[in-house]
Amino acid sequence: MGRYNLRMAASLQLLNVKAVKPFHTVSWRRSTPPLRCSVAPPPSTSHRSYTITLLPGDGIGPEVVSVAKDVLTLAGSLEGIKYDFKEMLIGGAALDTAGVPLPDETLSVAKESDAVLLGAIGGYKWDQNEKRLKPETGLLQLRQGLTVFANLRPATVFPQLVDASPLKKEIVEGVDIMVVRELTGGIYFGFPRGYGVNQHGERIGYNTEVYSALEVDRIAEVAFKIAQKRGGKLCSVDKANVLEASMFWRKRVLEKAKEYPDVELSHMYVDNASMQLIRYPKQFDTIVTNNIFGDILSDEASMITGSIGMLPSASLGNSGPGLFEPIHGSAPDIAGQDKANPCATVLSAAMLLRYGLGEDKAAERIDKAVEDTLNRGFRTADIYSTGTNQKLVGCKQLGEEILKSVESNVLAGAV
Ligand SMILES: NC(=O)c1ccc[n+]([C@@H]2O[C@H](COP(=O)([O-])OP(=O)(O)OC[C@H]3O[C@@H](n4cnc5c(N)ncnc54)[C@H](O)[C@@H]3O)[C@@H](O)[C@H]2O)c1
Ligand SMILES: CC(C)[C@H](C(=O)O)[C@@H](O)C(=O)O
Ligand SMILES: [Mg+2]
Repeated sequence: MGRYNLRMAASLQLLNVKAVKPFHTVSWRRSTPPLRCSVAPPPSTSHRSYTITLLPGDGIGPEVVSVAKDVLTLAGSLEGIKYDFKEMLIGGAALDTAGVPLPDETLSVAKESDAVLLGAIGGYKWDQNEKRLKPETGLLQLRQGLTVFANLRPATVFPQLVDASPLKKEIVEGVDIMVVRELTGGIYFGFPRGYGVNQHGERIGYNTEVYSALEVDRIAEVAFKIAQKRGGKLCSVDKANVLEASMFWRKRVLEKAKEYPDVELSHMYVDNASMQLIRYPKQFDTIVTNNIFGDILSDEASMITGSIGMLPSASLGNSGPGLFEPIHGSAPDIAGQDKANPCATVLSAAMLLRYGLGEDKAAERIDKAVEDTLNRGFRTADIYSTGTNQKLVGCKQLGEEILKSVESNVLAGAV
């Protein structure tokens, strides 16, 4: 049995433990143990070393990754962790240098590493490129190349940020939703796709939403296991009133549900779900959905938490390294201006430690430091409220404050 198998066995054992969390009272950071996919062994020695592939990408990507790297380094060093960072090209940066959005070398280095931390890709400069040469294509190739089919996007409201949301305090307070997005299938990858001419001689563009039984079964399994460890409620979001691919999805989810009688399963059409997320988000615990609905609903859910700059993600597969990235994009409108909120990437680094490396203590140091920084009133513009005692800072300074919190939490013995 390889190192990875040992790791999986351990985590599956954990997942079989019945829910320990009272509904909506414990944050995802402490309560959600999804599958672990790192090839690294569980931490056992006092000095551990990991290879991390850093993919800063485009726009604000390099700004937020730089902050996250420093935080990862400090929190890790306090737990006896060393890193070998390998910075590689992806997206527009790779197109400009290597002529492709995902150079072979980037993928092979990523595959060989223990975990991958990505900033963001894309930008106006490459928007008119043909599909093959779009930055976004590089990201899709990376996700597919790493077979990270389960994308965990936690929308957790920090109590300090209830006023940052455009929604009313009573609606957002205590929201703790885990969106489990299928990441390597569906309309993003389905065939046939392309351009052509229809029977009326009109030019058309088309894509295909397609899911195999294996693809639905494995994402449903991850979602049921996560729901089991959270509030015990799983809502599968689809469009089964119209789409065959969704009807099939629902059938397979219902089949999988038989293995998880302790999880309360519900189904919701995506149009209703997008409305319910705003009307009464606290009704949701764990959501499982396809690639495109998950993309859209997670951006929507981010605004419950105050800003898209707050939402991290972990993309995991059954083997190999996990991919950790904020859910936001390269934000070309604020790139290069030191305005980006680095929290989503910093919290993605915490997910990397927890779910990619099994380094829970170092992960907790980061989570606590972000909370502490918010407690001390520091805010980037996207989460800043005027007429308060909050201190408006840029990306770099927020990063420095997070670093201070990592350090002071140690001095205070808070971890
Ligand atoms: N995973 C990724 O790399 C990813 C995700 C989404 C979009 N994109 C790409 O990013 C580019 C821009 O796309 P978009 O504008 O639709 O989405 P976006 O997420 O980049 O930006 C949407 C809005 O949110 C703001 N924003 C995003 N992240 C922020 C942060 N950390 N702090 C403060 N504000 C933030 C932006 O300023 C912008 O106003 C496109 O090329 C798109 O394809 C990449
Ligand atoms: C850039 C794009 C390919 C990507 C997606 O659609 O998955 C982005 O929107 C995301 O949410 O990570
Ligand atoms: Mg998106």
